[in-house]
Amino acid sequence: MPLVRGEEIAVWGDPYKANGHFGTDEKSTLAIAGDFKDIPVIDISGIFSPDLKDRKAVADQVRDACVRVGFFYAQGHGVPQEMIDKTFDWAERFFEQPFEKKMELFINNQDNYRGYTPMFGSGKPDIDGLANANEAFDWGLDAKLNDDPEYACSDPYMKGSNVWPKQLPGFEEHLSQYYGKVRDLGRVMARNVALSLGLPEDSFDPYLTHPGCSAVVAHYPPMETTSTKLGLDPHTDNEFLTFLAPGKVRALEVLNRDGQWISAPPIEGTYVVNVGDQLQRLTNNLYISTKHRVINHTGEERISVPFFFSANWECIIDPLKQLLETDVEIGSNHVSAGQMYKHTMMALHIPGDSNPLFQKYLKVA
Ligand SMILES: O=C(O)CCC(=O)C(=O)O
Ligand SMILES: [Fe+2]
Repeated sequence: MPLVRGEEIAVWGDPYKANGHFGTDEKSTLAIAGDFKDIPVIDISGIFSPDLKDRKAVADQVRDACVRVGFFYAQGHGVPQEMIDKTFDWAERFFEQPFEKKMELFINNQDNYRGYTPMFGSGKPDIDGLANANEAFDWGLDAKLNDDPEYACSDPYMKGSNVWPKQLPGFEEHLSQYYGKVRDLGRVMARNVALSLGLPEDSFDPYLTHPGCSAVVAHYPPMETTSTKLGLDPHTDNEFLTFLAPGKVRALEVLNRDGQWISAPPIEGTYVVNVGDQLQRLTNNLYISTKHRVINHTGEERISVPFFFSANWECIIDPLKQLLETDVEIGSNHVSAGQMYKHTMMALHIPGDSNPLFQKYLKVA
């Protein structure tokens, strides 16, 4: 059954517990999970090599990062810097628009959660009723961005198209190109992840024929250092892997097992890559989907561009049998990638429905 608005849903920031397996409360049983004080930097250029030895050399580092940290910086990713820079330029141009213009694309009016999230309009509200200190624009898989001729974009949870600002010609074209490029990278990286797990490199290919990826350009204004307001609440990402272009301003922090928030400042020319809940679950908690948050105390405006690389929406995200040592009971409440995504987005965007600041922009169905 498709989820309906208003249905009892998870609270953003809490892991989605529909089958009791997602999120950070159920950590890997490995003693080293969360044992880090800094985030490893990996030159991933070997993933593109025809030589297995090169691919394996990357995979060994990827495995260590994924079991211990859940995050790594990826150098040598192959996405042209110029393309990334242009994405940031478009983001700035989008956010410069008047509020009313941006609200024409209000994300809470789209059943598939595409479009504009206003400042303080997502996350868990503080006592002042305001939530995350960021504004964002979301886009992702739809019929136009689908590259699988066999797929009809018919997921029951995630139907619909992207919404684009018509007054910014070139925006859709560039963001669509960027989407295709990072999706390609995701597919190659997923092969390396399979190798890192000791599996045939094409093990995830059937999960990724029409991956339900989404991407975001986000604006995090600086907060007073005396303010406790977060840019983004602590959370884990929902998908398989996240490829974050972090921009130039330090604000991302990652939680280690000692409860310390470890800063993940931008490193030029790298993506911050992290394990999402899907990959944690597929690996039966061997790879960890680590909690992180955004807090901008730098005094500078910040743009960041996360790309959420997801399995096909209809895929049921259960542990891979090849990774289970014995016939482990994996529960009976199996959820699909599309269902997880819709659930997460509904929970994240509750303030857009409930805060009087935004309610007048809601279109009554
Ligand atoms: O902007 C960042 O540094 C991270 C954003 C993030 O964690 C997210 O959008 O899920
Ligand atoms: Fe995140």
